[in-house]
Amino acid sequence: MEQIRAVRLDKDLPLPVRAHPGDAGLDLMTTTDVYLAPGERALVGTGLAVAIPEGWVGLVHPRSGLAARSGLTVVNAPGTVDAGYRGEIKVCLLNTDLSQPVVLKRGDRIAQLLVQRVELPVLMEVEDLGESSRGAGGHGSSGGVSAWQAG
Ligand SMILES: O=c1ccn([C@H]2C[C@H](O)[C@@H](COP(=O)(O)OP(=O)(O)OP(=O)(O)O)O2)c(=O)[nH]1
Ligand SMILES: [Mg+2]
Repeated sequence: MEQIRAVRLDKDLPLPVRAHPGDAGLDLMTTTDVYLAPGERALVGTGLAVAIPEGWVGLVHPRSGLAARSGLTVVNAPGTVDAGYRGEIKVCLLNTDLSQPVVLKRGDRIAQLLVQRVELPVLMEVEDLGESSRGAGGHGSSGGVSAWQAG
């Protein structure tokens, strides 16, 4: 897909773009100044609405630089923007740092929107799922990491 219809709800902010050609994410901006105390979260507007077609999905991912530098993340990462959603894309930000606040200015790039194809299968109920080599093993069944053993 080459293009998605987009509306700037905040005409003083530019349309989100990719920082480099070929980047996966379009950088989303905050329309407001944001102050997040240690451990605090907030739902932040981006001033952007898009028309994602059926068979596609928008995914709101954190930005790694902000995550590494200040502990900023997206609570529900990746957030799901459904095909058919026409409202403002909002980002539920969380300051995971327990000692420093996160301070953002209007227009700062806070998260990134990936647009991907998605399959839309329906569930077909059965009584038996059949064999697989993993079976029901999960949650560390294949072996732990050293940090677990140290604890
Ligand atoms: O990070 C996000 C996640 C979702 N949304 C919008 C678009 C999405 O289509 C809608 C609903 O999201 P979701 O299905 O994750 O939330 P819900 O709690 O299940 O709400 P709903 O009952 O409206 O589906 O909210 C955002 O703007 N940002
Ligand atoms: Mg939902």
